[in-house]
Amino acid sequence: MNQDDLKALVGKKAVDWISDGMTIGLGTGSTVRYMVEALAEKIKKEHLTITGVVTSKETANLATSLGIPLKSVDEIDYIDLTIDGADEISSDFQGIKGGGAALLFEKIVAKNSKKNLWIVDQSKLTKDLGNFPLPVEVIPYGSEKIFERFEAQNFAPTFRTVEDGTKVKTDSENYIIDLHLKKIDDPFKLAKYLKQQIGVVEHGLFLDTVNTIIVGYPDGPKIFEAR
Ligand SMILES: O=C(CO)[C@H](O)[C@H](O)COP(=O)(O)O
Repeated sequence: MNQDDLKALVGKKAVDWISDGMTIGLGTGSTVRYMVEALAEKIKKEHLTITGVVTSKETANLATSLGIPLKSVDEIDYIDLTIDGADEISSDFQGIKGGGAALLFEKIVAKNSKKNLWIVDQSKLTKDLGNFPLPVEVIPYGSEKIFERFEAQNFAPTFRTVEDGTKVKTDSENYIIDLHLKKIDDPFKLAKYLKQQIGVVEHGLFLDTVNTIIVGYPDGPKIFEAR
């Protein structure tokens, strides 16, 4: 089984957590894509009434194309369950997200959810966070100054770019600066520092957020309860 097979495995498994009448947060990424496709099938087969709340234009386009009814987070009271991917999950269930540049909406949706379920292949599990570059979403104005500040902190920042070198723009028209930290000793301290920087919109540290994780292994999915 390759990594994509493992993503498909957990994506399909995740819809077992969804039942009639629920409002579901729909994450972003290649693993979530499998879940959204499986959800559309389940809705049709079991005649379910489900409302989706998306975390990106990418997922909105996919869900709409599959006929899943959507609402904005501002139109609903709360989200029953959000299912999302992750880039790294530490042994104490903290996470890095934002590899797909959707961290801002992902965090807003996660924070308005009663329960958060992450679906990952086994490669996403690590002892400590930081091997995956930590995404930080910044407004374009003043972003060079923030970049210099991150350099001075030895955060090894890089602007995320597309192939031709232009800076990636998020759904909210912001930039992403990736911090190549290798190992984050104190994610809570770093999160606090980042939130204090003027011009930083959000960062990819998702701390004390996830409740349940489905991990894809070649011999099947395994479920971990975080808290
Ligand atoms: O945080 C994310 C997007 O911003 C994704 O959930 C994360 O990057 C995992 O993606 P994939 O399932 O494609 O590996």
